[in-house]
Amino acid sequence: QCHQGYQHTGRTKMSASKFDPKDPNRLLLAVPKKGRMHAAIIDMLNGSGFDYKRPERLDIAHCRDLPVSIVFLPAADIATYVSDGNVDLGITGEDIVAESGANVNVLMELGFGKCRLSLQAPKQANITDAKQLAGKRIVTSFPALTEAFFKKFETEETGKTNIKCISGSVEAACGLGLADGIVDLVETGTTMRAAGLEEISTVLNTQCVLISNPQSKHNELIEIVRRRLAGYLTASRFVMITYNVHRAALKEASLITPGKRSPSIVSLEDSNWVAVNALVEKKRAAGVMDELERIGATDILTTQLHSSRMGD
Ligand SMILES: Nc1ncnc2c1ncn2[C@@H]1O[C@H](COP(=O)(O)OP(=O)(O)OP(=O)(O)O)[C@@H](O)[C@H]1O
Ligand SMILES: O=P(O)(O)OC[C@H]1O[C@H](OP(=O)(O)OP(=O)(O)O)[C@H](O)[C@@H]1O
Repeated sequence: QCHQGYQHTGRTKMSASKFDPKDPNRLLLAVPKKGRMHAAIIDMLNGSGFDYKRPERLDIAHCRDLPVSIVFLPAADIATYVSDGNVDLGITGEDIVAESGANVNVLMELGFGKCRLSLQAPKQANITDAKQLAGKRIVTSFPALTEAFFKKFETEETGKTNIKCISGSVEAACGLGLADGIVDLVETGTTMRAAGLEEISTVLNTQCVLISNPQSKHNELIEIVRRRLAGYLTASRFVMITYNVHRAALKEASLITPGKRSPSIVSLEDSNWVAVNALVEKKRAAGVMDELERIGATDILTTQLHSSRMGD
């Protein structure tokens, strides 16, 4: 792993910006340059309105609307870059933060990149408890977390667990006779099952997080970035529902769509009717529409939100 400071070249050609790309005081935000989290993070940055263009083959892009530069780095190194102060902010997995032991502030869970780090063993070994693997051979890409996990099960009798670190294809280790168990990430479980393994215990649940260097001098900008991302994430979780309802059913309607704080109610020409606007969680929207129809609401529409600022 490379832990050296990031050299800000400022050589990138960009279109007009009110912020100087050569300014060494720009906030640096590190994001994975490829891999599983990359696409979701890029969608989030674009959806949050970060105005940047990554020049082909360059690993830095300067935002035009904020004194922020986005640095594209391997996901596994981001926590260390942030804790060492080479960059101010980073987006990576909680598993990577925990494994690196990095001293960073976790500012926000991002709700994607969800999976779990699990202890797995061959199905035919019939292992039912993690204790049974203490002192045995474990292969993983997460040696620090694995060591901490097994510490609590080790006794004089079991001795120290033999933990071997490899960088990929961990699931093949038991089949090759190299391990009695593995500690690896599981999302759908497809890889685990295909390798004839079963889950014995969860070591850590993980998702993408926004992290910051506790000593960064960019506190105000960090808060601007955090709020932009939070606004986008909230907007992508909710839809705006709009409908007309008879005043007699308004109380019931307000219980169905209480909104985040309260629904907005607008009078209509026909004084017996009102128009209602409220935020509804996307995953509940269809059910809410059914309920509103049932109480006689009409003209029920949902509208997608692009971004938001709603407070915490
Ligand atoms: N199903 C998954 N399997 C592995 N990692 C996942 C999964 N879902 C989310 N992640 C997150 O992605 C991180 C791995 O990303 P990373 O970019 O290092 O590797 P990758 O996606 O396997 O890509 P590559 O192997 O090409 O580098 C994990 O540490 C975890 O936080
Ligand atoms: O539960 P699933 O949905 O099958 O996903 C989990 C698998 O994905 C990752 O491997 P990846 O494909 O990134 O390759 P790697 O073995 O090189 O890390 C991880 O290490 C698991 O093996």
